Amino acid sequence: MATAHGPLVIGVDSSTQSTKALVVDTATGEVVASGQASHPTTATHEIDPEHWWKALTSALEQCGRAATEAEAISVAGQQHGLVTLDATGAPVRPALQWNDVRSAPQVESLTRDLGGPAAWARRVGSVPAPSFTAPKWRWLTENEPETAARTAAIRLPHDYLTGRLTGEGTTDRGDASGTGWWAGDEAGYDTGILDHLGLDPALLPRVVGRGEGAGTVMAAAGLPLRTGALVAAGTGDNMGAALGLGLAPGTPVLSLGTSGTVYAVSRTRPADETGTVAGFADATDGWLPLACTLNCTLAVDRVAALLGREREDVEPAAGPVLLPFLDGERTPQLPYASGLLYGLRHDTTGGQVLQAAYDGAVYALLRALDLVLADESRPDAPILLIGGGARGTAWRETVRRLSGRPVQVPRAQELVALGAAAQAAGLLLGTDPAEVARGWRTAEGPSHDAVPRDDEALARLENALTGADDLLRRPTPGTATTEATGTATPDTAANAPGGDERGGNLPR
Ligand SMILES: Nc1ncnc2c1ncn2[C@@H]1O[C@H](COP(=O)(O)OP(=O)(O)O)[C@@H](O)[C@H]1O
Ligand SMILES: O=C(CO)[C@@H](O)[C@H](O)COP(=O)(O)O
Repeated sequence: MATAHGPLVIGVDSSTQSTKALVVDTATGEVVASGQASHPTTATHEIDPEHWWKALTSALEQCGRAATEAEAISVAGQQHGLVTLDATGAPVRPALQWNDVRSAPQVESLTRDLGGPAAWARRVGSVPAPSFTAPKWRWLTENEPETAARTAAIRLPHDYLTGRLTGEGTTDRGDASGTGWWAGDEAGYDTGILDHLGLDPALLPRVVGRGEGAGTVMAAAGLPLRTGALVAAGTGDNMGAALGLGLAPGTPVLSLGTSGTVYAVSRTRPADETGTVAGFADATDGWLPLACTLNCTLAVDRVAALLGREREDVEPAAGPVLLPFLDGERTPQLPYASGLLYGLRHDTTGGQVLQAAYDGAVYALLRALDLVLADESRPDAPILLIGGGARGTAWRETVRRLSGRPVQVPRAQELVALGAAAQAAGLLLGTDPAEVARGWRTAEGPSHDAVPRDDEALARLENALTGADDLLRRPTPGTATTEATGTATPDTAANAPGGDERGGNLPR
């Protein structure tokens, strides 16, 4: 272990594919030890939360003595999802993850119940998507009422892990803003929405306030950590990365992981009634307008595997279009969609098809970029490219070509875990965690100049997306999505901007 200049803290990122733990020197931001352990990924997008705990244990063990010397820890995790616990704190069923779209019919009914997309955007900052916790809870009450009845506590993934460290039920404003039942700082949970869902607020965790901690590590946690070490609030992974980058308004981030996300920090609360941009809170006292796709690195890796090609084995694609919606899609909101390949010719090569998959994944994100930045846009600001995909040349070059903007790839690779570490350091030292991260200079890294935007490719993609609209809105017979959601015909009116505004009479 390198010699530390300040107290040590731990930042954790419990994401979809793995858990990463970093032990960080608060004085310099240097990572003195790290560990990583995988989670199983399944077609159903359910997971036993015990896998997260085992992966956390393994990642901390890999950090060795440094983990036991750390004075504070914070856990960031994949957003949304639904973790249901019984009265003893044990899961009553596997957790439903953010990329599970089975609650698409419940999104339609809930959207209608509150008065349509605009009413949701005004009330909780976001139009719900199947990723959100509120429609997932409604799915559970409608489809597994006995499981719902046995539920004594509801948690988000990071709350679950934090709770096992501290023995307390806590969450933070950033992750709470992805539930669909958090009204904003002053109001806390929206009791009208909770009533409508038949959900007792006592089942929900306390939202930790700014500068406050979640508790301390209890001996019973049984991890290689110091008993009594401070535990910070934690947050959702995207809020964690924003914090880890010390992000300022006007600079867009594109994160390439299992999900693709595009976001910026903002001083004003977003309320996008088209549902493209979620009005999340950040991990401090600002906002994090964000658009998220369900199909990013895993989907493109899947296409590469089908083609029998390496990730980087791409060729310029002038013809084919691939919309890689393997898991249904959230941006654009097409939960019943599956992947679509269009424009094949005799001379189309495998490398072109793979490049088309990259193009399709990046295009879906870039379509949302202007909406995310709104009036805080700075067209010359580089896109900060993060997440596992940022290590790949094909990803980086696709983003440059389709955005026409400069791209900067931070040298620091685990920005979610670094953000969590900054949160832990902020709690330990009594300082602003965003300032801590800026002092660590985490956003620095090589810059790549803007190249002319490939408008032809964008037009081909837009043409395929609009032309196939009807097909993409229908469940694909025989796919896992159809089996999970049933064959209900989606009610597109409820999801259209300014759609059904009737019936919005929920109590506040
Ligand atoms: N060198 C690389 N080049 C391109 N992609 C990579 C590389 N290394 C990892 N990845 C991609 O990173 C993804 C994992 O990214 P990560 O941000 O850790 O995901 P998550 O946060 O969803 O668990 C993998 O699906 C893989 O495709
Ligand atoms: O649902 C969202 C954002 O709203 C996703 O970004 C999840 O938070 C999962 O992130 P990764 O595990 O892919 O990083």
